[in-house]
Amino acid sequence: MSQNTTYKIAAIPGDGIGVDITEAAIQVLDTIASTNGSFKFEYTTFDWSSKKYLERGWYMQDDWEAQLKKHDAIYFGAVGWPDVPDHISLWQMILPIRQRMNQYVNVRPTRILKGTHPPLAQLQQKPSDLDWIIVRENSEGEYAGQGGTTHGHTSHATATEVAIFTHVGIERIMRFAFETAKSRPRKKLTMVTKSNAQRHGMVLWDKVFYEVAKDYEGVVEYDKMLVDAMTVRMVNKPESLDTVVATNLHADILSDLAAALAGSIGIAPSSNLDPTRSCPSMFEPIHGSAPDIAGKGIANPVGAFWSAAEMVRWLGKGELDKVADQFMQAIENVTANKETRTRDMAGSANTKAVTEAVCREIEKVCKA
Ligand SMILES: NC(=O)c1ccc[n+]([C@@H]2O[C@H](COP(=O)([O-])OP(=O)(O)OC[C@H]3O[C@@H](n4cnc5c(N)ncnc54)[C@H](O)[C@@H]3O)[C@@H](O)[C@H]2O)c1
Ligand SMILES: O=C(O)C[C@@H](O)C(=O)O
Ligand SMILES: [K+]
Ligand SMILES: [Mn+2]
Repeated sequence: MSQNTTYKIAAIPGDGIGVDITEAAIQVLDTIASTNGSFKFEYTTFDWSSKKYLERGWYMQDDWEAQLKKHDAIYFGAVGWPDVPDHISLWQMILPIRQRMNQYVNVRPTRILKGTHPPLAQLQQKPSDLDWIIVRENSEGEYAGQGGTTHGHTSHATATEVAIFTHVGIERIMRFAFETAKSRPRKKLTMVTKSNAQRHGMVLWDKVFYEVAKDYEGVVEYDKMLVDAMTVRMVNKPESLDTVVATNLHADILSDLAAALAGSIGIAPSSNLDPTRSCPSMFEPIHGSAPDIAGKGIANPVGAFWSAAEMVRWLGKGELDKVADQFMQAIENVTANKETRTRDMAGSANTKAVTEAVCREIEKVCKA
């Protein structure tokens, strides 16, 4: 990496606490860049939101793809607001971005950060028992968008929601998951399915998994779980899991459960990746716009910061791993201290105080 590399970031704060946490993420990203000195960020902020949609009738301009492609990465807050049906907001912003930017992988790590209080006694005793990466299929499956409604206004209303599974789509996510498992110390992958009740798409899902597994025989240990039993295993035997691969919907649900087991939905990060790097990848906390706490300045920015750290790692292509690790260290130094935790983590600090504490820690950690 040359000195003074500039990374162009498309910032999309969106709705509710998405706005607060994006602002906080930009503040810490700028702090890490100026402290390090070898790179900087240049942002284009897009005012795409539900509020603007109600005023203008659109979420994103017609040329949104071209606009986003001018950037090295996308930083996203959250979309969705009670005034707009959730399927409209999701399908006019986040889902088209994931699909059209070829972000077919969504990586959702979970571990118990220092000082946090997981609800399970086992994890309170031994936090290291939960250290997972959920690899979410991010382009098809239950989120393919196929289906329709007829006779909508009658008692004969009929609606279909068709899940689409393609060999190509399954194979690429399975390969990514095996590579992720292989890169981790335990080299262990659990595939989640529902091929007992769903006898077509999920059966293909399993078949392709076992085909890809042949290339990792003796390298990655792997097993299969039905999704219902998986929820039980996550709670009762968290230490038995490491890397997990699941469909778009299953992984959406399991990652919220994982976040809760790790102490709060406000901590959990995600990376929507185009592994081919032909389009910008997108980084966002897994939580939504949280209308119940929006505008109060109390949202936990930790999931947003962790996502930002993963963005630094991705942009650096191996050359900023140390910086991303320092960023994570700074975040954990802050979660370790009750004074600088938000309410969802049994503290009383607000978003601003946590953000400033992380900036101070970044300066300390990077200069140490
Ligand atoms: N990727 C996204 O943009 C995304 C993700 C999830 C939900 N949504 C949308 O967000 C809206 C609200 O959805 P929801 O209520 O189901 O989920 P949510 O994640 O917004 O909120 C669920 C609960 O968790 C709390 N919470 C979430 N993030 C928090 C944080 N950072 N700090 C402290 N508390 C936090 C909220 O206050 C709420 O009680 C809906 O419109 C939904 O469609 C968008
Ligand atoms: O269903 C989705 O993908 C939206 C949201 O719940 C998420 O997890 O990003
Ligand atoms: K989000
Ligand atoms: Mn979700």
